Parts: sequence; C-alpha cells; structure tokens
Amino acid sequence: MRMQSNPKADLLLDVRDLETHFYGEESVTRALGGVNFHVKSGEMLGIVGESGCGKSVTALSILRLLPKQTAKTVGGEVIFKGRNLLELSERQMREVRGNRIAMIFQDPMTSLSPVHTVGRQIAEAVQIHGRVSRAEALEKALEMLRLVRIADPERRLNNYPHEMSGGMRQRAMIAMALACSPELLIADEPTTALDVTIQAQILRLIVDLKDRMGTAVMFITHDLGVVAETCQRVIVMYAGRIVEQASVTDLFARPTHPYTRALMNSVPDRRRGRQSRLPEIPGVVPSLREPLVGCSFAERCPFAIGVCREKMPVLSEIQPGHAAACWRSNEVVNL
Ligand SMILES: Nc1ncnc2c1ncn2[C@@H]1O[C@H](COP(=O)(O)OP(=O)(O)OP(=O)(O)O)[C@@H](O)[C@H]1O
Repeated sequence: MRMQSNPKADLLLDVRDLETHFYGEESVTRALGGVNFHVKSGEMLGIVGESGCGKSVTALSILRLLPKQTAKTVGGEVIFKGRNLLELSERQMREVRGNRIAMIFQDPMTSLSPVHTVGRQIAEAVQIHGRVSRAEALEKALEMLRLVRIADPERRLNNYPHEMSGGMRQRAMIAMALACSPELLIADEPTTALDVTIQAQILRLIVDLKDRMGTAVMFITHDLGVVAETCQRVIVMYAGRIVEQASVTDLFARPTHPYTRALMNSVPDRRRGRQSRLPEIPGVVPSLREPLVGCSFAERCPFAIGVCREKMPVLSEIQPGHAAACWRSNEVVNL
C-alpha cells in the first residue's frame, strides 16, 4: 500500500493568519490581511508579487523587526519549531535572530557596518552563536569567506566593506548570515541591485549553500523567472494576502489565480538586468487604507464577475498542495 505523504512533514515555520498594520497620522494601512503559509526544513520557498504587496512586511513581521512606533502585528501566529515567535520576550527573540533565523537584504550595508572589518563582523556573529575564542571565531570567519567563494579570503578578512565590490559585499553579508548555521534564511530581494552576471552567481551560491548546509530559504523576489530556477514551492502575494500557493512545477503548469497569470505574462527580460521590474499589469492596486470588500484583484481582473466584487474569496485547495483564492479558479485553471 502506498503511504500518503504528509504535506506538513518537516515543518519548520508555520505562519497563521498573520495581520500587520501601519499607523499613520490619519489612517491605518492594513499591510498584511491574514497571511497563511509554511516552510519545511531545507526547502526553498519563493514569495513573489508586485511592489507593495507585503513581501517585506511578512519577513519583518516574522522576525519582529518592524518599526515599533508605527507598526504592529495585530493578529496571528508565527510558529517556529513549535514556539510562537510573537509571544517570545525580546531577549528570546534576539537569540532566534542570532542563531536560528537569519536575514539578508538587497543592500548589504543594511547588515554590514562600515566601520569594522568584514572579518571582525563575521567573527562577532560566530561568537554570538556559541562560546568560542576570538581566534576560533576568526578562523570560522575565514572558513565562511571561503565558503561564499570570495577570492583571496585571508586578505578580504581585513577589508572594510567599502573596499569590496557590490557582489563581494553581498557574499560577505551571506557569510555573516550563515555563520551561525541558521535553520532558516530569509532573503529579501538579495540580487535585485546587482548586474545580471553577478546576480546569477549569487543565486547559484545561495542554492548551493542551502543544499550543503540544509538551510531552508524564504526567497522574496518580484521575479518569477528566478523562482522557477531556484525554488521548490512558491506563494504569490497581492495586496497583503496570499492569492496562490503551489509547487513551482504546478504553478507554472497550471497557474490559477488571474493575478498569477498576469504576472506570468509580464515575466521580465533578464537580459535587461536591474531595470527588469515587472511591466505594469493594467489597473491599480487597491488602497490598503480602506477595508477591502470582495476580491482585491477584482478591479484589474479580466475574469471578474458580480460575486468577486462582493465577497472576498479564501485560499482553497484545487489539488493537493495547490491553492488559490479565486471564485472562478475551477474555470480559470482550465483556460
Ligand atoms: N515603514 C512603513 N510605514 C508605512 N507603511 C509601510 C511601511 N513599510 C511598508 N509599508 C506598507 O506596507 C505595504 C507592504 O509593503 P512591503 O514593503 O511589504 O511590500 P513589498 O511587497 O516588499 O514591496 P517591494 O517589492 O517594493 O519591496 C505597502 O502598502 C507599504 O506602503
């Protein structure tokens, strides 16, 4: 008899109904309106969607790195290895960020300090992780620079970030993030600012390190082409919600949400490199300052009918592991 595979086996992160608001002087922006997804150990999950759909806010909400004065996660749970991160103390959360979940950004200077050598910064990350001597930490820093394939690592250990190229700084940031052997790496558009050749090298490096170290990766990007090349599963976000989730194979074989289909029709030309933002999908994203009635994509959707403007569709499974939030998913998937 064939065993049924458990879709949540090896569950590392389980995000449930995550809701985050930003508070302005006169209005509230509902940046995340109830986001549900999971990440399994060792997998690479892509998060895609246009600018402003909530990709970065999702990452920052998980790590509790939102600006305290203006933002608040008002609902949901972030279960990481059985513990709800939203209920941990600041001290426990620092331990999670230092040891278990690391994040890398588009701009490496978000993580690297300009006033210390790269070697010292990576060594400090190692020392936060475990009780090792300074010499051992520096040795580990050197090993990390070798691992991320920085040429002449002994010399680079003593470089300040400004003495390195953009691609090299990106590698140094990755070395620092992985120095503590995290179980999850959140990568927020880590290659967007780089030129195409370096972009491809850094992507290959992330995939290679993930495979070697067994780190799960949440890979945030606006580029579906990158997801196709690197990820196993993908979630598509629109206006602060997930509109589709699937394995990469299923998403490309049977794109179901009309927004996903529109994104696929506008896959950027990789040869244009950093200019390759997604071409516009006609229409505008709804304001997140007003409560949404109906489907958030209805005004831009060629398939919208009456119900789409009246009731918000929930994410529903079309086949195992593939879900979409669309009233017409059964028809659209067969088009
Ligand atoms: N610091 C902030 N203050 C107020 N609103 C914010 C802030 N950061 C994000 N937002 C709002 O939250 C929503 C989601 O933003 P987010 O940065 O997550 O989008 P994104 O999908 O990551 O976009 P991009 O691809 O441009 O990075 C947007 O409406 C944005 O305007």
